[in-house]
Amino acid sequence: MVKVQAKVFILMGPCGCGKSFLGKLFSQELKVPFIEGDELHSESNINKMKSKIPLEDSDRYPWLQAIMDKVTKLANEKNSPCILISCSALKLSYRNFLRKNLIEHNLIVWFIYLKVDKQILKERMQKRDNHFMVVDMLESQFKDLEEPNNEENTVTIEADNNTDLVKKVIVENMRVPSAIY
Ligand SMILES: Nc1ncnc2c1ncn2[C@@H]1O[C@H](COP(=O)(O)OP(=O)(O)OP(=O)(O)O)[C@@H](O)[C@H]1O
Ligand SMILES: O=C(O)[C@H](O)[C@@H](O)[C@H](O)[C@H](O)CO
Repeated sequence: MVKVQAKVFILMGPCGCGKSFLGKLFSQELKVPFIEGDELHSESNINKMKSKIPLEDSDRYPWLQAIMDKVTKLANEKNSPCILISCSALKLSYRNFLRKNLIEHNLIVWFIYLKVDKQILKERMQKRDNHFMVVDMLESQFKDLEEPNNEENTVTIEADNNTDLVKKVIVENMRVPSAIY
């Protein structure tokens, strides 16, 4: 159980949508901790993705648990009112797993779905050097993606040209009980 009721903002969506880029940027700008979800994948998950084999539920649940463990540890250590996380959270069941567990730990969770057109993602990924996730994996990400629809504390943002709104959602909800978009 976390002592201070922190807000956890999960930047979600398929590969290339900007989870890491925006997470790092806002972590610096807002001076709040950021957890890079990709750093918590097991070596076997990374090797699978490198080999162009999409992850399955059995690969992702231990990873979601690792993210959970990290965020609860950080919330206790840092006493921060806000923590940012990058995590694809492609399926509703993954988001519900995170929701249930984070709430049980006295944390308030927000999902921000960074919705980006597939063609733009393709172009971004083609430009990206030295990343384990290659463009061929994009289709499988979309196959697994269940876009949020009417989920609690969840916002969808057309993120390719609307990054200010992503920041606004975080800033406005960092300390207040709730806001409506
Ligand atoms: N809003 C944006 N406008 C323009 N370029 C962006 C934007 N967001 C991210 N990018 C660029 O797109 C690329 C992919 O972004 P990023 O690595 O953050 O995606 P990601 O969702 O974390 O993907 P992955 O999970 O595959 O690591 C990066 O090169 C980044 O600089
Ligand atoms: O759920 C998944 O399939 C993974 O988390 C991926 O989304 C990658 O980690 C990420 O996008 C790397 O590029």
